[in-house]
Amino acid sequence: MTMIEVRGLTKRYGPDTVVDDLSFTVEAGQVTGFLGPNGAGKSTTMKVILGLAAPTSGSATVGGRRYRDLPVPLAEVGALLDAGAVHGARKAHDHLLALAVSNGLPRRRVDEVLARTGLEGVAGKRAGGFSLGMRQRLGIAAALLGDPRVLIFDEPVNGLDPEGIRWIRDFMRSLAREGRAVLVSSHLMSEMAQTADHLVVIGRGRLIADTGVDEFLRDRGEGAVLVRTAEPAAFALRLTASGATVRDGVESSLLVSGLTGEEIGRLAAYHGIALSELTPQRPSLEDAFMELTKDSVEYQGAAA
Ligand SMILES: Nc1ncnc2c1ncn2[C@@H]1O[C@H](COP(=O)(O)OP(=O)(O)OP(=O)(O)O)[C@@H](O)[C@H]1O
Repeated sequence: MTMIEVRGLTKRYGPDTVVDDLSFTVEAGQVTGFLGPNGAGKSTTMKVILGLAAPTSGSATVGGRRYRDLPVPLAEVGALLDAGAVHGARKAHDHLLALAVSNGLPRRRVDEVLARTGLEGVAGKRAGGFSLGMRQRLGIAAALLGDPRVLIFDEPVNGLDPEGIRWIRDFMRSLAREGRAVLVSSHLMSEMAQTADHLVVIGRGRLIADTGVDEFLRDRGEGAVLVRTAEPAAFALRLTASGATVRDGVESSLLVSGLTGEEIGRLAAYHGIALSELTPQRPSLEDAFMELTKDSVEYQGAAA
């Protein structure tokens, strides 16, 4: 089910077109990674979805309605944009209670979201003394107050330690498993490979790719297979004769393209050649992303 729909969205600041005729959807039950180099327009797009910036043209809707038309916004969409935005002198519990009361949400939600984010033990402590990881949790607790079906996180793992990153990753996955739509921006492609089901990639405010994570890697994979054998030269001849392209890899391994791992294995068995390794090479998401966005990055470099 489509929960967020961005259609023909353009946002200009003075002469700068920051978001340029952008269209994509965010579906329920999935984590959608929103990727792009710095300045690509991710935060601006999220702000428009959340009614914090007005579109120059086009639209962004949550559950079919513009943010400002939602009767109880926090019950539809929760967001974590900037974890530093919590008033430092306020206690975690009081911060959440103030939000709940001012938004007409039941008070019991405060304890529920504190428990869900593992903050019960520090509910009475002032947020000013929280570590970045705890502030992120508090921000996520606030986003969950209205039990929304849609969640938006802007660079939630920025600056976190590995444990904090893992916690956020698992948390986003659990939110998606509950059927919620999760949109998360990041410039950490490797992180998205482990977290997202779907990717929306933008550069210079324009859509570059809108695809499943697996599909994204498969389409951009070279399909090369790393092969190790005690007889590399002899096997290379057999491979070439079977139509494969063979390059030298590290430590006298072979990088073979044009045949699948299974075909290579069968060919080796047929010729009685023992293999000590047969590993399909997948490009990292990082590599695929750099390749995909290099034009928009170069453009920005030239403009600067
Ligand atoms: N209020 C504003 N007024 C003028 N320009 C703005 C405003 N907000 C953002 N911009 C510009 O719009 C461009 C896109 O910014 P945005 O923050 O949306 O990108 P981003 O993809 O989130 O990048 P980052 O990962 O660096 O946060 C940038 O060049 C930024 O300077």
